[in-house]
Amino acid sequence: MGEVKTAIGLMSGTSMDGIDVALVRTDGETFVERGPFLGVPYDPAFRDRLKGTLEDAKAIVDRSERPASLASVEYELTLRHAEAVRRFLEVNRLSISDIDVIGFHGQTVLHRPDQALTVQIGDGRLLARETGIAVVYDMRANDMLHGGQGAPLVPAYHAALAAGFGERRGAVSFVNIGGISNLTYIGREGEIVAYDSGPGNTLIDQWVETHAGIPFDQGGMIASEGRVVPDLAERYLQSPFFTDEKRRSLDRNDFLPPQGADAELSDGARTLAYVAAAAIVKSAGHLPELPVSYVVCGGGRLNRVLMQDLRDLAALQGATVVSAEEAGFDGDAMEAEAWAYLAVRSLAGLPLTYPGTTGVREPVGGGLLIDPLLDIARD
Ligand SMILES: Nc1ncnc2c1ncn2[C@@H]1O[C@H](COP(=O)(O)OP(=O)(O)OP(=O)(O)O)[C@@H](O)[C@H]1O
Ligand SMILES: CC(=O)N[C@H]1[C@@H]2OC[C@@H](O2)[C@@H](O)[C@@H]1O[C@H](C)C(=O)O
Repeated sequence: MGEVKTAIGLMSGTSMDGIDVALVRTDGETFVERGPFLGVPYDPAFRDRLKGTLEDAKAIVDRSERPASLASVEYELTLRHAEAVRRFLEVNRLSISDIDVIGFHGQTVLHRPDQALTVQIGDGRLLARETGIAVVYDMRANDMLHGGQGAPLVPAYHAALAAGFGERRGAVSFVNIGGISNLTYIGREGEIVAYDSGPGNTLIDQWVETHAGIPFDQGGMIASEGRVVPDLAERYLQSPFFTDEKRRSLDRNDFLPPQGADAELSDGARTLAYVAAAAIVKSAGHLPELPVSYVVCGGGRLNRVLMQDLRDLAALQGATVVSAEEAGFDGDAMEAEAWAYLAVRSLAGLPLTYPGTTGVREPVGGGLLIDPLLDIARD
């Protein structure tokens, strides 16, 4: 076993709903001890500012550019992450000396894998100074430099969790249904295949926000009153994304929400929940073999309509669907835990991504390390 470190992972995902904070003790390999989790939601005003950065980010050509609102939002986002860490430490009666490293994702504001361009705002140096803890950040860039899609990165962590499953009857898949969904296949011999599997909650969120003024369809309540509009569903599911030879990673804006005329409120929510479920099963057709079970994490597992659709579609392939909690995990904490795990791998010089996960040419490491002591000494 390698050296066990205590790491905090920080994730602000595509849904832009808040900061997830999780603690993991790990050697970056098979030893994983999951610790506490804290979700710190954004207030609506900051969420709107964050969403505004997506428009401004479209002008970026070089990933170091911070046009228009980006510099000020990056600064505020980083301070909010520092505050989230302080609150997490306080609630869990921990001190900074208990933590070896923070894995900092930041906020993706632009992702164009075809141009090898991915931009996460979040200032690692400022976070290290504010918290007094070493920070590993910018973990996607090196993958892209080596021909990878820059996402998903969580699969290495899924594989570490699956190593604890023991004897299995077949392949298992982890599915993260966040703003976008992604899929990790772990074969019986531990082989990993992973990719983004399609739109997740973002389309649903955008739909109910525009037509009902609410940020998400809690529990799938709105969807439960509607019916699937087949033409609308097919419009999404016929996308070349699902049939192209190559698995591509997605930008939040790759799939756009329906127009108001496309459906009534509840039919739209129902259809988009179905699309999220069907996208996963359709994308699973590119796996080496169909999994016998899907373990679902991310906020989408709380949408009952989406989950029932996924269960029904998976059953047609003889597969079962369980929530992360049913498998013994925390479906809200998974991505933040993964960023903690990846930070420890980064410190140990271990690969973060593999040809089977991002299409990278060979297994590569990644991440930039800021040690607050060295950084302050240099100033
Ligand atoms: N109780 C709930 N009922 C239905 N949907 C929910 C519920 N809670 C959260 N969600 C959905 O989950 C989304 C957040 O999911 P999550 O935090 O997994 O996404 P993310 O991490 O931001 O995205 P990604 O994984 O793409 O980076 C919300 O935007 C909402 O659509
Ligand atoms: C560029 C980017 O931020 N991609 C996210 C997004 O959200 C879900 C899906 O698309 C996934 O591939 C990725 O995040 C997860 C945490 C990952 O890299 O594994």
